[in-house]
Amino acid sequence: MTMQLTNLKVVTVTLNPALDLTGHLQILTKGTVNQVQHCALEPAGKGVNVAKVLAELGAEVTATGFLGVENQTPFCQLFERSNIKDKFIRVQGATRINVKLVESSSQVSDINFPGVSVTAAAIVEFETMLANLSIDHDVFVIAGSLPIGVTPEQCAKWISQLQKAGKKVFFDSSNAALSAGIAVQPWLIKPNDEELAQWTKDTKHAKGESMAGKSLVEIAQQLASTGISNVVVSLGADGVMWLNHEGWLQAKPPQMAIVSTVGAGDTLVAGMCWGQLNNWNKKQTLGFATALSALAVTQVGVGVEDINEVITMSERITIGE
Ligand SMILES: Nc1ncnc2c1ncn2[C@@H]1O[C@H](COP(=O)(O)OP(=O)(O)O)[C@@H](O)[C@H]1O
Ligand SMILES: O=P(O)(O)OC[C@H]1O[C@](O)(COP(=O)(O)O)[C@@H](O)[C@@H]1O
Repeated sequence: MTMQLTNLKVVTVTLNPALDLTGHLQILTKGTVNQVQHCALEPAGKGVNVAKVLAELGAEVTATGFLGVENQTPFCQLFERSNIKDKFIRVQGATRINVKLVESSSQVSDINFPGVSVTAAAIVEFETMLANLSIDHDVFVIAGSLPIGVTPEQCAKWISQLQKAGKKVFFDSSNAALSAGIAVQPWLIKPNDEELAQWTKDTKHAKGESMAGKSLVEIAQQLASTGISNVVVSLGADGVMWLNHEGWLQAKPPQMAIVSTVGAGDTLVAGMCWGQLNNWNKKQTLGFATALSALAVTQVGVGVEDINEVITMSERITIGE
């Protein structure tokens, strides 16, 4: 754990958390019986993962969203253990279990389930919670997919309200939620290359203009021109590209021994957020966040195993414009 250099307070929002069931097996063969060699079941979901990493770095973290009452114990234990303030709205039913099958080649197959059903009453409760948290918190990380009952437009409205209240919103989602969120200009977005390509396809349909053949750089530039202050594109083993008012910065990690890539994106978001909470400059933030996420692929689940390792890894990240 390290010391945070500002007193900025962060909230992570996980509208659709998950228990991640990770199974390691030699090769996954569709349509046959596959034997898992070892497995782990961990409380997760994008915002929960970001909260865990931030808390382990030393941030004061509050987590909210919707949590099923039937299987909440592992989440409650995590919040207790990691000193994360639990402001989740409880809903009927069980939080989804997402299955991650990791082959010995390190290829991961993700099977992500839809999640709990959120009622209109729970949404009202959540909106009250968000309004209360926005009184004395500065940075909001909204991450992950939407559960049944929450629309992309509602999610976009929450981003918009927080931004209007002067909060910095980090937004990491996909598909329709990403498109709706992009339209209201969060302070930072972190699509991966696939999500960005998908957004490109969606906007082509929505606006009737062709983005076909555009490079990731051009697409990111177009996003920045709509008023998104920070466009961070994650590129797996190829690292990260970050566009803001200072221009482009790119980071490339060294080759890592991969155990599981699940959670690497969330760890990158946490690292970017930690840079903001410490008021670091762009290079320091990107170097640290890339190192943190590169180390995340060497473990199952997220978390900061050794801060000294992160600092040493930061020195091995190649940064360029
Ligand atoms: N194989 C890898 N080797 C080193 N770093 C990696 C690897 N895969 C991911 N990372 C790091 O984690 C970040 C997020 O991973 P990525 O797969 O792009 O995101 P997502 O999980 O959202 O799809 C990357 O930008 C990179 O810094
Ligand atoms: O909310 P979504 O988009 O369904 O994704 C949820 C899944 O993503 C994760 O948060 C991991 O995300 P990343 O690999 O992108 O960091 C898992 O813990 C979880 O099962």
